[in-house]
Amino acid sequence: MSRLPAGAPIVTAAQMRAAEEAVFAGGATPLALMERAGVAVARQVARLAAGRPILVLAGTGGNGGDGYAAARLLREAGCDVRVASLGPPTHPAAMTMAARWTGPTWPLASAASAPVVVDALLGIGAARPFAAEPAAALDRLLALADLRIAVDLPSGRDPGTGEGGIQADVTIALGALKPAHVLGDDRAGHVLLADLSIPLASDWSTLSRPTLRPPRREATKFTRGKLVVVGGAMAGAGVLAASAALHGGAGYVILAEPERRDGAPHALVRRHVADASALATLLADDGIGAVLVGPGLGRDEAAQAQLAVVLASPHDLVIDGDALTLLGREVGARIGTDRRRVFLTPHGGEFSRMFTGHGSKIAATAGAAAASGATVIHKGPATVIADPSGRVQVAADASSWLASAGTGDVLAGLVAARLAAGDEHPAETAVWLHGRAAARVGAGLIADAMIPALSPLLDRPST
Ligand SMILES: NC(=O)C1=CN([C@@H]2O[C@H](COP(=O)(O)OP(=O)(O)OC[C@H]3O[C@@H](n4cnc5c(N)ncnc54)[C@H](O)[C@@H]3O)[C@@H](O)[C@H]2O)[C@H](O)CC1
Ligand SMILES: [K+]
Repeated sequence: MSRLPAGAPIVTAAQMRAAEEAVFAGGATPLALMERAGVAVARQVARLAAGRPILVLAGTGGNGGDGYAAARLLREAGCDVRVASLGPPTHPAAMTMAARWTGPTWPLASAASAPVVVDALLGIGAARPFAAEPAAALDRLLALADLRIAVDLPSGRDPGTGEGGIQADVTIALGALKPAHVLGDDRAGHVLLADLSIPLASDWSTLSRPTLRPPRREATKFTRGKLVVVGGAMAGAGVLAASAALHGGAGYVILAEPERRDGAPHALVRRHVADASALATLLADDGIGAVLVGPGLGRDEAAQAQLAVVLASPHDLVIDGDALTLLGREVGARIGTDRRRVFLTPHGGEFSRMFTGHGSKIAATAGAAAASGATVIHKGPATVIADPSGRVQVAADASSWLASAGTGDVLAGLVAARLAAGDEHPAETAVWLHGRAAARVGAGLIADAMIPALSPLLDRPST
């Protein structure tokens, strides 16, 4: 997935249509808006085609209208352009745009391909799969192209979920990003956002760059964030999480472990906690800023008992890994969000053990946050962060090398560090740091290598 613009609104197809209606109510005509779309598409296509012949595939609705408008503008600019038409337009503005196109036009089935194919068949109005004949023609035309540029959405892609659709190399999102630009597989290719000056309000956006500040002059190691990481059977997971927390800005990190263990990093304060009552004693400390439970915890009786002690404590919590599975469907009832802030960091499997999500990953995660009262960080190729107020941020451009053991422990440690340190948006900052650290490590990433990559990001937040 491409580097998407930070903090850009994400709207549903229904919100996009409502925003367009508001623009029409303000006096703009549908034809004028379509012309703006055509201008934006033509500008990008001309740049990307770099003189190569262009074939525009035009559908019957608004998306096709954008295609006819772009074809005319490209031709006026001197490009070699042909149109392959799915049929006569039915959308009123598209009819006008088709009439204004006077260049060569072929039926889709008999058109020859071109090095650059612009897919303007279906946008947010895709209603059903293509019939067999256009589907075969489309396959043939796309297979012969060197560059496939989708207008608004790859045709056939569900705008709400990002499922299906043709494979594009570049997608020009019109007016705003839709869920299909940030969710699903990489069939949208490199996503470019074309601003059509349509005012939009949305609770959903791509992840914003966080504000990172150095510790205050008067800070102490405790005021910078005192964090307890509850370790378990798998020692490495706790160490990874605690190390990430130290490098992610926490001032004092205690790793509570069921066995006496030693080793780096030596800045880590290791406490032997033989049983649940020893953990309860450790947690009876008002100075603790946050507790992380879950990485490497295990799912046995001892783990259950540790989790119960953590939940009985008054502290802000980050709950990850095995602890999420132990909570399952009871998560909302047990975590006590009426008296503290709670952050859940599930991957897809853990999410479905806790919540019966409906709709897209964004909608399901927003629903889970509202139902549980926690901020839910739903990990995956697109990480969706939803807080209980309905605010959602999506990080969709993380390295696919993050699909590797231990990277979740690093993220959980980072969320916990930011929470303990009083960051107003611990989840967003942590996900951003995690993604940038992965990008710095690059190909072949292992979770351990992310840890030294974190500290430079705190120092130079713009890199
Ligand atoms: N976002 C903006 O600001 C602007 C977007 N524009 C473009 O308009 C489309 C939405 O137009 P709409 O007519 O509502 O939908 P579509 O063109 O995506 O498709 C509807 C069209 O296609 C037919 N159809 C549906 N499914 C199929 C199918 N499987 N096979 C064949 N035909 C199908 C349906 O019957 C309709 O005729 C948006 O995405 C933008 O590209 C505007 O230009 C204004 C600015
Ligand atoms: K399209």
